[in-house]
Amino acid sequence: MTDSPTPEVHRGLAGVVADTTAISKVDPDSNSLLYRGYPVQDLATTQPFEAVAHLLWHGELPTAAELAELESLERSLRPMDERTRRVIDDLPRDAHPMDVVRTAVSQLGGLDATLLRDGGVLDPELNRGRAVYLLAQLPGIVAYGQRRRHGLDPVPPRDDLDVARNFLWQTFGEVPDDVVVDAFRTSLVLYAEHSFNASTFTARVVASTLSDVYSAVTAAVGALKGPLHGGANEAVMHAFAEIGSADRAEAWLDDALAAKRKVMGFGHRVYRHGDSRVPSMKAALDALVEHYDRPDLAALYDTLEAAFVARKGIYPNLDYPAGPAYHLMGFDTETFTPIFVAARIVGWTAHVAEQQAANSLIRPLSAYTGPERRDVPR
Ligand SMILES: CC(=O)SCCNC(=O)CCNC(=O)[C@H](O)C(C)(C)COP(=O)(O)OP(=O)(O)OC[C@H]1O[C@@H](n2cnc3c(N)ncnc32)[C@H](O)[C@@H]1OP(=O)(O)O
Ligand SMILES: O=C([O-])CC(=O)C(=O)O
Repeated sequence: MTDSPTPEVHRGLAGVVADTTAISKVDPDSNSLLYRGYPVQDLATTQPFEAVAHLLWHGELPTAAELAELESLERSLRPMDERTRRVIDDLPRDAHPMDVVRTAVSQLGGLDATLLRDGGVLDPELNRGRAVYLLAQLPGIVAYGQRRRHGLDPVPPRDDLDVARNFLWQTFGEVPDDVVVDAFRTSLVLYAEHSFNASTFTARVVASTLSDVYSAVTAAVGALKGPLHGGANEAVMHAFAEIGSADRAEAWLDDALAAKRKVMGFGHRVYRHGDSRVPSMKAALDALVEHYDRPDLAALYDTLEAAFVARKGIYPNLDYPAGPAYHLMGFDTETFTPIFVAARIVGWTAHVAEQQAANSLIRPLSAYTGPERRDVPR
């Protein structure tokens, strides 16, 4: 049996509208991204990450009391369970940090006994709590994922710091200058949500089977890892390391294009004239370049961008400025995509809740191209 023949095949689901969403609007024509109606650029420069999380989860920016309540709950949920640490420690020290994060999220699901309650998987109240729990847990997991690669113990969380500051504290054991914190917070807000991208869609597919939120997020982490999606921020920095300096960028690009290699950090399935988030992230990167006095990095960035746009007419996406920004902050290149996870957890959990609230099993058709019916040889 084949699926019914379909009149038209949409490879990669390109151009297909799979469902409605009220969480964010990506508009390639006006080159804009709205979170629940608010331009992301404005949120990135004015709002704490926690407020953006509340907005994406609940539809409105929090009142002062709601923000205080979320902050207090989130901070109380930060400490890592010893059993989670043991699962992480069982992985090889050089395991990719994305594998560490994926394994840890799966472990959190196994430890959540409320999933076993009658109706516990789909209970909206429990799922709201799980979203806050994942938001609270991920920075410590990502931070430890980097530290253990260097043979360092985890740094316990601090409950006097917001998410962005505590994330940096748990990674480096110190809170950097405000210019660094601001750039990092900006990146978290920009990475938090982007409609039906591959990882979010993955999470929705899993949720649509009435599976639990940890399973949806574990699968989403797997989808984000690939270099055509979140893994591109890591790949950008590998390319920068390969190129070395601005004067070598054009020759490197010629070789890459001649070999038909994709240049990571450029291009987008939806945006055709540049990613709406890039100007905000580039401004954050510029501030870091000045702070760390690294005009050489800025020159390499600008030269490669100008050369690629001139040759291909394809613009950078958010991963292009985010990669070098995280590098300047001191993150290992392999930690870049896990940071994306710790931000996108907000979008993923918002979409899982939206899917659960009006569920329809996600199961597209395929056009069969194998052999027609034939008899098994006897
Ligand atoms: C936060 C994010 O996840 S943003 C995305 C991060 N991913 C990357 O940066 C990876 C590099 N970029 C890409 O691979 C692509 O631009 C994608 C996958 C993001 C989107 O691509 P799609 O819409 O599927 O377009 P597709 O990959 O078919 O590209 C169309 C054409 O542009 C070319 N192209 C697109 N992006 C690039 C690139 N980064 N480098 C070189 N060529 C590119 C393709 O080779 C193709 O050319 P062709 O028609 O001559 O074969
Ligand atoms: O929307 C996409 O396809 C990829 C992307 O930019 C994101 O997930 O932030």
